[in-house]
Amino acid sequence: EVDGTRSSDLLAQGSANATIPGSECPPESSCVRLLQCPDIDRMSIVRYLSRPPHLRPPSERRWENSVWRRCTLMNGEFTGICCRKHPVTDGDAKKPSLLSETSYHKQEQLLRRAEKIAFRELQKFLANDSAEDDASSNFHGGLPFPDDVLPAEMVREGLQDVLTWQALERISNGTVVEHFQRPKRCLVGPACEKGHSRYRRLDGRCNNIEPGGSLWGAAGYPMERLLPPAYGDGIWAPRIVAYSGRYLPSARKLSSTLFADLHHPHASCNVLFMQFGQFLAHDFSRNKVIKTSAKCCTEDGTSRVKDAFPGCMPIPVSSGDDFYSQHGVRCLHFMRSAVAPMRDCGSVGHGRQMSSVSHFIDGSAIYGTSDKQSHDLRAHEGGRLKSLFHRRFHNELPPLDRTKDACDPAADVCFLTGDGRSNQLISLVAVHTLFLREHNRLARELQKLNPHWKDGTLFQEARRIVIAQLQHIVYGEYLPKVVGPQYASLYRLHLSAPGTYSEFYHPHTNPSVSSEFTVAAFRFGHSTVPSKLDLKDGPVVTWHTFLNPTRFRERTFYDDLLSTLQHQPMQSVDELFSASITHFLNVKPGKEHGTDLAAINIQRGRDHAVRPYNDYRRLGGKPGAYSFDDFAPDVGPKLRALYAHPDDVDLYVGGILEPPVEGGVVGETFAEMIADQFSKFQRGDRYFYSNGPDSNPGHFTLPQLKEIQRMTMASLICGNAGEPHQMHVLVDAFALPHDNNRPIVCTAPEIPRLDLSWWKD
Ligand code: HEM
Ligand SMILES: [Ca+2]
Repeated sequence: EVDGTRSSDLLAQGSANATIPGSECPPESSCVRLLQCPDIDRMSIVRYLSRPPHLRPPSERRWENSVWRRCTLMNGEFTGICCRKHPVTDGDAKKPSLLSETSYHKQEQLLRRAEKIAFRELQKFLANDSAEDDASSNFHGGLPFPDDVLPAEMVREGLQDVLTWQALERISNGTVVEHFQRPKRCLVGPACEKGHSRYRRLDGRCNNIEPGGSLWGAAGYPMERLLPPAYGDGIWAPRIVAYSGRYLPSARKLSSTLFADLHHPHASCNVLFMQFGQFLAHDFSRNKVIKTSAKCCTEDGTSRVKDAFPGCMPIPVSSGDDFYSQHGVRCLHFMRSAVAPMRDCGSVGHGRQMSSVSHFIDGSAIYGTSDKQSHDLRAHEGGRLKSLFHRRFHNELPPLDRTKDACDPAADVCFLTGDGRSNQLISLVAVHTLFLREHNRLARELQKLNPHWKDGTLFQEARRIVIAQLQHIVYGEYLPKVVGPQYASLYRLHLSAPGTYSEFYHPHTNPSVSSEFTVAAFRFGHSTVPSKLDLKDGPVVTWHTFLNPTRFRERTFYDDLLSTLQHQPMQSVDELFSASITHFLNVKPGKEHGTDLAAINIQRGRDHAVRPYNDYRRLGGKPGAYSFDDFAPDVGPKLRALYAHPDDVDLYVGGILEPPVEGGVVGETFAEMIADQFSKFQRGDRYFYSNGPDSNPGHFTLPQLKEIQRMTMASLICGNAGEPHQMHVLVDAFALPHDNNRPIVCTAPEIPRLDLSWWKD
């Protein structure tokens, strides 16, 4: 192993000699972090940085100042790169065409042959496919949830495309794939009305109306990449081989060796912070898997199914496993994420996973992502959403979901919301209930003020205010606690001043989530899940509440739970994970074990061919680990025993093991990736609540905006409490109580309330 001097890396944080004096950015470019420059070959920089400084090729050293012109951010504390403000549009097929080497006719022939091979491969599996309804069942495969948005044909087409690509590579001995263009199947976005729609669409389309941008961030649109994927075959084979050529360690082996279940409460954040994070995660991302009902492991879990469905990638469990061995389990189910059909001309020939919910922070977990879903959720009266309403209890809850297997068979009730995952955890149902109540509360108030408004207007106006409050809470209260003040300023994740419009919108910013962000960085939350919820009448083991929200029928349960969530500390982000999620995730009826979410996260990273941890450290301008000694002293030796080389460490593993940044809960690599993504959610959203009339066709008036900017999580909780005279709230609702954050009664004047009179026509 080579010992590099870590501090002298290019783009290193805080390094005094990182900038050449007088080298600030040329006109038409601005200084940004490397992750935010779409126009540059980030991978070549990362590759260069992966060599210790004295081994970097001199021929490439000249790039350091010409191609990658460095600049400083935050008074020299961080280094950035000069990036063109208006990037040259990508995908303009500047790649060399195959036509120069092979005739067009030959190219067509090869393609047709490859398509046939792929089709046969696929048929083989479809023939074995049971007629079982795929849109059901949390329990057959154990995971994940039914999905209603992306049609099965699209998934099949995506699968067929990658299989074709793989066949093409085989029959042309790998010479073709990189340059192959298939223009006849370009994915064409819908024509969007130029800027006139006052309300955002449910599916997220037409948020961007620039040419080629109408599908950015839309449900079903492929995820972006911070770095190119590390597919085993460059196309879709998962990343399973280590730097040394040997297999990477099993994801379960990593989870069981590195992660333990110990109590490590966070010093300042409460469980509501954890719970809000999951709710938010479900708003912006949902990995569509290829098939929900297929089985990858035998029923008894002792082995993998032979000739299983092509997306099966079960996780091997060793016979000496410290938990699963006692149940004889040697195989944990895992189905790969679906990939988008390759109709996107700009896309290269490799799998791109898709999100089946809109990527924007737009309340899609409340309202659904399709017209059909939203239609089913709406009351079609007074702009309200359907609900269960107990007048005596003053207890409004989401409507019941009667779909078979939507919850645990033991559950007496199960709720229907805009997102199929809402019954996962009892406290997640609470956050859904909160937003449902807020929507209906607003719709009722607006109706009183404007009796002439019809159902549709009331619905859309209430929705617009709910989304605005959600975004305001995310950027004002939640995110700064996740990434800490330094990364929040580095990525300019600020709010606009009260009563003033922001002009965050930047039409060249693609708001879509990246694979790396959804499969690794934002799953930091899994480490924050507590083993028990300290309910008023005694603690309950977390996994006992999975897919079973029955207790919501109790009169004061909702109020009591919200109080618990605020007073109980969440767990810290570290190598500790509750057994509720590493042993008992989605226990099937009659079984004494579930599955391991930490292992799934690692496996999901390999399924998406996310690159190893070190590459993302370098992308974030931090030195990579050249040796296992560069990791913390307690984890270095363990990692050495598991991985052959520091460049093999999975992103999720490396990221979760980093100590938290100052004032935040995650380590620097995840902080950088999360800050980057939320900056894109903000800059790439034309409808961002504080954007003014210059960009936002659904902007608020200045007095309305000022009202929304006063709102807090505490306001929402109090505005929707069952018993506001008895309910107490913390003004800083995501923080534990302390001297300056004492519980106060909801009716107290300190709790801001939304003055809707500004919405009177
Ligand atoms: C008890 C609490 C939780 C449970 C049981 C849970 C469970 C799950 C499951 C089963 C998946 C799908 C895994 C896969 O197949 O790849 C998932 C995905 C995810 N979770 Fe959690 N989760 C919890 C809390 C959280 C929290 C607190 C956060 C963030 C703060 C979070 C963020 C995510 C993200 C970003 C994904 C990826 C979503 C996607 O794109 O599909 N989760 N979680
Ligand atoms: Ca969304």
